[in-house]
Amino acid sequence: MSTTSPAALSASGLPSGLAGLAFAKGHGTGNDFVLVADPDGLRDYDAGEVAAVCDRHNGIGADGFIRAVRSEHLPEGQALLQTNPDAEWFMDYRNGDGSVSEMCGNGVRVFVHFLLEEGLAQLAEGQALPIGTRAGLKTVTRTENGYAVDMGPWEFIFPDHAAAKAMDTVVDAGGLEVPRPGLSVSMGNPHTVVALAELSELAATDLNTAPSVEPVPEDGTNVEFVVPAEPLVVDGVGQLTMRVHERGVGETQSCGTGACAAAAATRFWAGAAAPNSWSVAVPGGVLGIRFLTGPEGREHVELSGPAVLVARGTLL
Ligand SMILES: N[C@@H](CCC[C@H](N)C(=O)O)C(=O)O
Repeated sequence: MSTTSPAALSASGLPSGLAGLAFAKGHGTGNDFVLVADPDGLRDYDAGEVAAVCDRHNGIGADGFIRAVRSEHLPEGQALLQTNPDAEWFMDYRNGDGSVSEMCGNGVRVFVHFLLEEGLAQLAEGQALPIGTRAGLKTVTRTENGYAVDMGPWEFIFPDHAAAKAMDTVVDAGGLEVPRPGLSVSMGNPHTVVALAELSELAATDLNTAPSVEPVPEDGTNVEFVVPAEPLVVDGVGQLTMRVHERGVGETQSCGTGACAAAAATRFWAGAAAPNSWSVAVPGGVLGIRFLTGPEGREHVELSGPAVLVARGTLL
């Protein structure tokens, strides 16, 4: 006999502790989020609560859940404040299944938009706001059409694979005729990128179940399938089409960190002549990627794209 009692539910069927919770719903290129403001860090949400809210049939429905909390109220935020005293706000990010993720590139743009719309921060076009995340500080600049995020440096997860130019990671998914080589890249969160030759192969790839990846990075992985355009570069900009299976979610319409990883991997494969600017078409829109030199002299990735709020509400 079980000794744990099931969570009490309200009449809505959601955990009763969530009744009355004010939320907003937003998205960045179709990657959608439920956002809640908790400036004073009064209320954390457990995995069951997050999964219930993100459930597309019985909840609000979302790929991710974002809590806006002042950095001083989280241990990870307090650590960041030591070196970045201006990072007032922290993006506490959960995947739709309730698991914690280090970072979300679409999410951080929507997060800043949410802060502005809630009156929790001010940002004129061209100005930047430092945001704390579990993958470190991300600086978000308001642009004419949305937001540009300095995502920091990217890294190979298995540097020895990359050094040998060997494709030692093998990825398989339904719909692929044979398993494919992949390259695992960290954007603070883990990604494995697979290049396909044809858009028809991309369309035929079954992402209803998680692709198998071997070796799988220690913390699991998001998986991106990309088709480089032919010609690859148009007006100095590399062109990719991408679908993604997100860790802790499933297939989503877009993934910002995934688009960064996809551009980094394709640029690595393309060699010295590859451009620094990329356009990544995802089912939910188009994201822009640039490789720039960061203030400390390392290569950084900049992600740009829109951020939209579509609704506000209260859980019953
Ligand atoms: N959609 C996000 C990434 C969200 C986290 C991811 N599922 C993970 O577990 O790492 C993005 O836009 O970057």
